[in-house]
Amino acid sequence: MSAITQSLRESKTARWSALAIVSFTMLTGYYINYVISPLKPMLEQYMGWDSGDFGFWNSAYGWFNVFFLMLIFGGIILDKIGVRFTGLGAAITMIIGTGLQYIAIEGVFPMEGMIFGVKKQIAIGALGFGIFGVGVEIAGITVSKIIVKWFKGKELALAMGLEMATARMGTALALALPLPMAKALGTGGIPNISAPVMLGLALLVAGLIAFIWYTFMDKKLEASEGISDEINEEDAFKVSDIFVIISNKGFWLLALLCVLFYSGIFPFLYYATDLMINKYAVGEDFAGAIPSLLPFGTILLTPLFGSIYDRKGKGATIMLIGSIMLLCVHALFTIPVLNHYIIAVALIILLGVTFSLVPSAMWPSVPKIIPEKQLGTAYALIFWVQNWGLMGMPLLIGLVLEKYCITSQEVVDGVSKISYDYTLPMAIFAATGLLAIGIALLLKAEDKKKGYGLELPNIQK
Ligand SMILES: N[C@@H](Cc1c[nH]cn1)C(=O)NCC(=O)O
Repeated sequence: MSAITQSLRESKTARWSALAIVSFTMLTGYYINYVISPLKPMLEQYMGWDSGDFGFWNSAYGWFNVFFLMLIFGGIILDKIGVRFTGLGAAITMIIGTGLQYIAIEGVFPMEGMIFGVKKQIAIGALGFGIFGVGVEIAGITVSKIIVKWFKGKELALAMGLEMATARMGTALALALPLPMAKALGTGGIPNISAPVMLGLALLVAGLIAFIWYTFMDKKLEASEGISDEINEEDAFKVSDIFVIISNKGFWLLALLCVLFYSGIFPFLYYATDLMINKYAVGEDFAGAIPSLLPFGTILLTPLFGSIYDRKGKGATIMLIGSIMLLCVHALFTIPVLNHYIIAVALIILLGVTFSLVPSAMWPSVPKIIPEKQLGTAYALIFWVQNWGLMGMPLLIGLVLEKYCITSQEVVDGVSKISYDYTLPMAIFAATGLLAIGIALLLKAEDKKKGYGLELPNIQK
């Protein structure tokens, strides 16, 4: 008779350590995600970019995920081959993509001229950001699956909240650091715009090393549960499972809520520093510090709300409240007379609460709707839907700014300065909140009908 061994997930030290390691890898990715956001005014002044170029570069994030279905392939690979192979591949992809972005911004080779009608620098950098987008998204679904693997039936929402909180430290760093860093490392009054990207490359390499470390823990976990590297026939993911997932109404409501909610947050962050400068007249050096309060707020609140969901339930209600708050905050950003920077600070803090509420309930709700063997693909499909918004929204806002919102354009000492009115872009962001409320209400009703248990606690007594 074989001895009954305890799963490694029963060890608190092991599962929280595993969480810390993979969360660090995500932090490094989230830094690169926003590293050029605070640099928008500098890129316009010193590299001749316009808002269209900036929107094009940021929209590239979703190109390969959306059109080449890279995220969905990533999810299938994740369910078929496992977290170790997929996570390593994702970490390496992030490094390759960021390498290309660095080459473009640093101008490692001459960047004059056009490629398919797009400035060469923008085309190469956007290609890099697109490749990075594949890596970071697949890393995201891999880490979600890793967390379910270690925390199912335990502190699942708290663990997911802590992972997001850690990752958002990367976002906060990316919003607050690049502008002063580029200025401090510049020479002769010319900022060093590529330095913050180089820092990100170094961080990504550290993230890859951390993930390699995690693969050893993952092997130990499987050994402790008597699982070999082979996925057994019965449990194996089948491509036909995709049809099972997409015929589930609850899945679609969650995916739609995801794309609407996140379209009001992540693309907003790309423009938030510029909004602070143009609407609230905040100086360039501090403009990134205000939006960086948003991820800082989520660092405490996402785990807190996650823990409430774990113990008390009310996941669907939490998502509804978050959606209502998203609408209110963006609507207040829209009002032209509310242009004191204190109001901007207060709204960003409120947006931080919103940005903690919805994710803390959304991601731990997926395993309540979809079985574990299909989870990688389900997360991938949700992120795929989300990527349409992450791709389309920056492009839309960039074009709207360029076409309808320029209020003045001047050249001082050979440096061009463009000013924008952000009323219309903020109204577009507010619309995402309004639509999200409708979907959150439908999800709540569907949960009642189908009994997914979104209002029930995650911890099984
Ligand atoms: N799509 C992922 C990862 C991501 C981060 N920034 C842009 N995409 C995601 O949404 N993860 C959940 C989260 O709340 O960060």
